[in-house]
Amino acid sequence: MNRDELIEAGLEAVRAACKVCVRVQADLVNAGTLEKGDKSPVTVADFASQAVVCGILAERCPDLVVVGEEGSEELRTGEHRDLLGRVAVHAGMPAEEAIEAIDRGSFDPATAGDDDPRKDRYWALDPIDGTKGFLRGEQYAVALGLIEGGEVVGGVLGCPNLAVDGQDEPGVVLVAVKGAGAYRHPVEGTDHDPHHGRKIAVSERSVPGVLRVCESVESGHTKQDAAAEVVRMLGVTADPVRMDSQAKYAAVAMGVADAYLRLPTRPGYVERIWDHAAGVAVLEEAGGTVTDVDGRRLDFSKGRGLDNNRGVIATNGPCHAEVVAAVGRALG
Ligand SMILES: Nc1ncnc2c1ncn2[C@@H]1O[C@H](COP(=O)(O)OS(=O)(=O)O)[C@@H](OP(=O)(O)O)[C@H]1O
Ligand SMILES: [Mg+2]
Ligand SMILES: [Mg+2]
Ligand SMILES: [Mg+2]
Repeated sequence: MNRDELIEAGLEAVRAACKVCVRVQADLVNAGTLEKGDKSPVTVADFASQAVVCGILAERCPDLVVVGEEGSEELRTGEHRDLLGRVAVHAGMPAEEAIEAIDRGSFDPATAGDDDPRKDRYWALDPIDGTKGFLRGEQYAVALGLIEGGEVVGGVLGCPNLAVDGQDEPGVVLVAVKGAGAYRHPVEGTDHDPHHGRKIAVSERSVPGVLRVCESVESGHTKQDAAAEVVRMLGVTADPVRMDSQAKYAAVAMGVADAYLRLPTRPGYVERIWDHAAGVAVLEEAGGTVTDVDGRRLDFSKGRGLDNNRGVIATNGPCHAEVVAAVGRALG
């Protein structure tokens, strides 16, 4: 299968998973459990989303394996029968099938043998990125990246709660194939041709003082005080806008933000490839630039983690060098 065909399958899979997530999130709101900090409903959605994406990809492109965030270990123990049952209902498949689909996501390129052909091309999947945002009823993303020869060559980024100009209802799926641009599609829809959407592009802002910067809601995921210093150095008066998940990449890719800062909170934290692959694909094809805090390209060839990088800086491009320099000064 060529890249276009793979991304077409990916769009179908991410759309199906987004619909599952929307339903679970609506149930949470109705049940009033959102604020209780109860992680189990989120777990249901994470597992169901991974089962749906992996199930569709197994049918459409059986040769490709998936590097997914979730695994079925927890579901296979007897004490979680109830959880497994709910996952199966939401995924719309028998329990055994859901487990099998989820475990298609357990591939680890770093431990596969040198001559294992599955290492050449695989998916990176975050079935729900921004689980905390999902719990709060705010932003989250279903993120699927395509990696070939250790490089991101395409991606699908579903953001069911992201408001989009000119659209009455929130929700968008951004799609990119390397070299062919980035497009936005509605979450609903049956035409999965990646190029049939509306072309998206980053902003052209380069004057530092007017940059619109975004960052994680969770202070454990990014050094918010350092980011506040960065925007001050750039001459921006507003603090960074906080937003959960890879919806931040989407905001920069669609030109409604200019930079996304993810500054390491502690030495040694290794970013996961599924937290960035889809976002990087979409943003780069929309004209943007992504590096780590030291200005290095993200290295997706190391397995499940971005072992050679620390933090992430994603921008529209024109402001990148200036933002990287300010981050360097703020981190000391
Ligand atoms: N210490 C640390 N540093 C950086 N990143 C971390 C850290 N711990 C977790 N994670 C990952 O953050 C992912 C969520 O991304 P965001 O911070 O953008 O969203 S949110 O504010 O948590 O909603 C989140 O992805 P999900 O688990 O899919 O939600 C984690 O993989
Ligand atoms: Mg994530
Ligand atoms: Mg996740
Ligand atoms: Mg997680």
